[in-house]
Amino acid sequence: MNTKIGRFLLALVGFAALLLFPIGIDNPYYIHLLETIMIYAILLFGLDIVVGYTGQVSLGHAGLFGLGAYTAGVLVYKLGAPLMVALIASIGVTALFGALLALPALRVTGPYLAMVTLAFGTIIQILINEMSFITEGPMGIKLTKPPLFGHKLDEREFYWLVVVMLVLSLVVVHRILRSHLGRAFEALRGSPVASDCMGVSVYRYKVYAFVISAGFAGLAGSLYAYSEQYISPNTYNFELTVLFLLAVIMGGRKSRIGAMLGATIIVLLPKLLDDVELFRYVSVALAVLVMVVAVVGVQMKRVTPKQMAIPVVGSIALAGLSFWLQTMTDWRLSIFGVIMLFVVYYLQDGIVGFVRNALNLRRPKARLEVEGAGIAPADAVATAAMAGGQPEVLQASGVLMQFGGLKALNNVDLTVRRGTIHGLIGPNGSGKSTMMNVLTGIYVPTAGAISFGGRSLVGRTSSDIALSGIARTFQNVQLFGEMTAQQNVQVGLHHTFRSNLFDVAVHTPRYKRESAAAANRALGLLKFVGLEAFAAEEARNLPYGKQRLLEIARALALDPQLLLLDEPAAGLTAPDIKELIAIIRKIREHGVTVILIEHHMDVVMSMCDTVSVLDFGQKIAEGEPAAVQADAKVIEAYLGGQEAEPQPA
Ligand SMILES: Nc1ncnc2c1ncn2[C@@H]1O[C@H](COP(=O)(O)OP(=O)(O)OP(=O)(O)O)[C@@H](O)[C@H]1O
Repeated sequence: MNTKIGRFLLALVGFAALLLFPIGIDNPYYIHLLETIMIYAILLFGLDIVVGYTGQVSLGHAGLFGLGAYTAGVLVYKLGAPLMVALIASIGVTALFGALLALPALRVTGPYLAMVTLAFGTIIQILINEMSFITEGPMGIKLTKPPLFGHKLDEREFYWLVVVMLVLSLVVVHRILRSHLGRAFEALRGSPVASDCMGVSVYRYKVYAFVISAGFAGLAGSLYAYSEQYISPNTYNFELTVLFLLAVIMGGRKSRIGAMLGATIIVLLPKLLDDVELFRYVSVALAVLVMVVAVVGVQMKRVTPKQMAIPVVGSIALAGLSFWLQTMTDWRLSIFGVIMLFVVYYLQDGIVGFVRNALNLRRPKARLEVEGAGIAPADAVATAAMAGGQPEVLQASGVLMQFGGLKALNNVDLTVRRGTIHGLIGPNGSGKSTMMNVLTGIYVPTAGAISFGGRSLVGRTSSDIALSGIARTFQNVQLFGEMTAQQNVQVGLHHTFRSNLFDVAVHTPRYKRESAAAANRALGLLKFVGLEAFAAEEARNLPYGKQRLLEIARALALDPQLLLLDEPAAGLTAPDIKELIAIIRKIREHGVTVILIEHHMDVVMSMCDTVSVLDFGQKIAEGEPAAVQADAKVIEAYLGGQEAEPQPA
């Protein structure tokens, strides 16, 4: 609580300092510089959603920024639109184009996405240039500072308007990212497959992320148009888009302070690079600083001389270069490139991440979400209702899954009775995981029918299937590593939210209620699997056995009818396995049906009601554990493969 008040006071001081700046420093140049930094920061808040949270690349944001600037510019120039109309229209139009930009992100990732988004930005720039009947082409558009409520804003008043917009954007983006929407974005980065299987549609949330991000770019663009009082197409070029990306990475992704720091750097950096004298001073100072850090670091044995060699040589080379160069203009992009390389190599978490690591500070989000921490329910697992009413929860018949010539599943029938634990065993490569993937919509079967609760599963998306009541864990743990244990479970509780963007931005009573309930329920589910002590720990830092339990808690958050556990005991110690068995039994007591894939025969034999055995994609036996264990075909299958004969319970 104290840190919360502390941070609030710090924010208040920052806000007051920003407001007072133009009174203290009555120099229009510096006021304009700070105004530009704030406008860029608004854009970077949005870009960070896409880059930092969902983990996508966008080189199209300079284009979106230009689109926002031109929407405002054209509306004012051609129609004399008032300020608020121009701002809202810019946000709307840009958000629409954000959806367009999201389309390629649904199909490609990494360098391909970078190329497509770059093309998008370039096309927007070309269109602005060519459509001179609207945009006045290369001539650009001149604007004046806008009137607000009948009063024409002067330089200083417009600056204050930008301060207010910055603070509003900061609050809104912060709330979005702390909400179920932000968790959905972050989950996409952590594991798209797991997101989908938690009912968080990767498609939908990628589009949302781009749309919201673009909205901020639009707002920033329109403010920029008024701020500069002149817009022309060549501002929104490749250099600017690279600078935006550099700012997010250098400042530190997933951090609002990082965005503001990044904005400051990219506004000041070109100024620095315009003035060769200043650049010489700064590069010499940097070289000295790097050398001092290297010497101290090596003496304190925190780094090796080898690790520091490149930064030291690099910074000395930069200082040398600064004296050799007469003018910087031609070198700007190369220097940005070198900085980008440096950041990617040495500052992967950006400046904010570096400082946090150095000072051993935890990310604010790594703390426990306290809204609901008071009274974790002892038993947060929902009791599965008898949906459909049939005694069979799942019926699969004639399932064929073919990968090229390989039939990973060959004409498999599977009937799972409600409220039972159904074991699925077989040697390595026999098709068990493939069956899980078919049941959860990750693979569409080549042939066959699968019905769950009376509805067919074939052809439905993973998130749709998850929401209809099938939850799963993964053979190779698929947690959202950078999120805390509690947040991982909260992603599973995404389906409990009805709040929309407005609820999140304004913190309506509905959102507060849902958010507190989810935080509380997540703690309850963690308690159910014995992980409440790890609630605030990032998932990637948990021991392997705990990670498997966390996956179960997250899956239970979906309130499933059917829970698919893919080798939950793999890698667990004997006491952990005992705990796991108790947990699975408790899950069954809640009426949840379990399909259990497991190589530990003692686990399978001690708890399963029915066991099905797969071999080379075919079901070779089915029945009660003891009967299956004695089956000659099963023994043959296991002895024929690499595995040992199933051990008696
Ligand atoms: N996407 C895919 N493309 C091609 N082949 C695949 C694919 N997924 C699975 N297979 C193949 O299907 C077969 C069955 O694999 P699956 O992972 O389902 O086996 P499993 O019984 O779960 O084995 P394990 O116990 O090792 O996890 C294997 O031969 C595997 O190589």
